[in-house]
Amino acid sequence: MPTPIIVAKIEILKRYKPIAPNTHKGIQGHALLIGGSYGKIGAMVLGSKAALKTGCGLVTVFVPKCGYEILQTTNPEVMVLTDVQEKYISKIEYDFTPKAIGIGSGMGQEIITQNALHAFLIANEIPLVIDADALNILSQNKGWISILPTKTIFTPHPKELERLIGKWNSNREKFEKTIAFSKLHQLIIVMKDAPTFIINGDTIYENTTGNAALATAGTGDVLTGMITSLLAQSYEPIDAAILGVYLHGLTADIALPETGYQSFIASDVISNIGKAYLSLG
Ligand SMILES: NC(=O)C1=CN([C@@H]2O[C@H](COP(=O)(O)OP(=O)(O)OC[C@H]3O[C@@H](n4cnc5c(N)ncnc54)[C@H](OP(=O)(O)O)[C@@H]3O)[C@@H](O)[C@H]2O)[C@@H](O)CC1
Ligand SMILES: Nc1ncnc2c1ncn2[C@@H]1O[C@H](COP(=O)(O)OP(=O)(O)O)[C@@H](O)[C@H]1O
Ligand SMILES: [Mg+2]
Repeated sequence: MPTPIIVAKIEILKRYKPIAPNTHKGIQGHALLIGGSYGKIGAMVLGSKAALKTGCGLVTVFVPKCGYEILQTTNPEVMVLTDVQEKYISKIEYDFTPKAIGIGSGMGQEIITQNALHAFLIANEIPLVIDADALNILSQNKGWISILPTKTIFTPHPKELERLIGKWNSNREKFEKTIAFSKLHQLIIVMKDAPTFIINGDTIYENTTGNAALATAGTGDVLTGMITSLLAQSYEPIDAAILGVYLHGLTADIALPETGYQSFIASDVISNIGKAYLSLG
């Protein structure tokens, strides 16, 4: 197994691009987040707010109709497009060209949603982050993985990873299988765990930020918004994954003295992204 590259501040500063004084929201990039279903619109509320707070200029969400008022009320900075269906996504349509797309958080796995994902993947050429139910749907339809743009970023937690690559009998086998999967499909795999590893073919990165405060609902949905935002800001996919995971963990390290482990929630990741950036200098 290759020795992991340790991702500490020095590795991040090689990749981090400070904001140009004369930038504008168009230059900062437009992220599209697709997902949500009845009862899980919160995943999109969290992801879209995280995307804005990570610095892209514009964020649009595509959600089932039941998400419209929720998003417009909770996140007035976010633009909202809705599916024709009330409770789940059935046909993904939008009339602009986003710089990056994140798909899957809270999306559910209805058959009609699976078909909508397939049609979307066939038509799409824009850099992608794939999370949660979009990963689960791909696990059940492995042939669709070959349609993805190269360097698409997958963000599985351990169970989602197992659904994709099958069971492993040792830590070593987990890495071997994930590396083989990454190479076969030319994907970047964010192996979310404690700590999180990022696999890019034979190269393994080990993140150094984060703590058990992150073991709470919605922190993965937030991470998807953050990485999609960085992709929309023209970071290379591997840099978006590395920087996104680092900043996400850093928010929990910064917040811990005030929140403790138990009271930290996904919204606290979002409210500490600013301090995480400031700590980069
Ligand atoms: N507010 C909202 O709208 C929210 C919406 N959400 C949305 O809900 C959808 C379902 O997502 P999900 O991850 O809860 O379900 P699923 O894929 O079945 O995984 C659970 C299984 O995985 C395992 N497991 C997980 N982590 C592990 C770890 N670190 N290490 C080891 N095992 C781990 C866990 O194990 P066990 O509990 O058995 O120990 C269990 O078996 C998805 O669309 C998501 O975006 C959520 O984000 C919540 C907030
Ligand atoms: N004990 C822990 N230490 C560090 N990070 C953790 C810990 N538990 C969870 N995390 C992080 O929290 C996030 C959880 O993601 P996920 O399971 O997809 O949550 P959700 O789907 O509820 O949003 C991942 O980034 C994971 O690495
Ligand atoms: Mg998740």
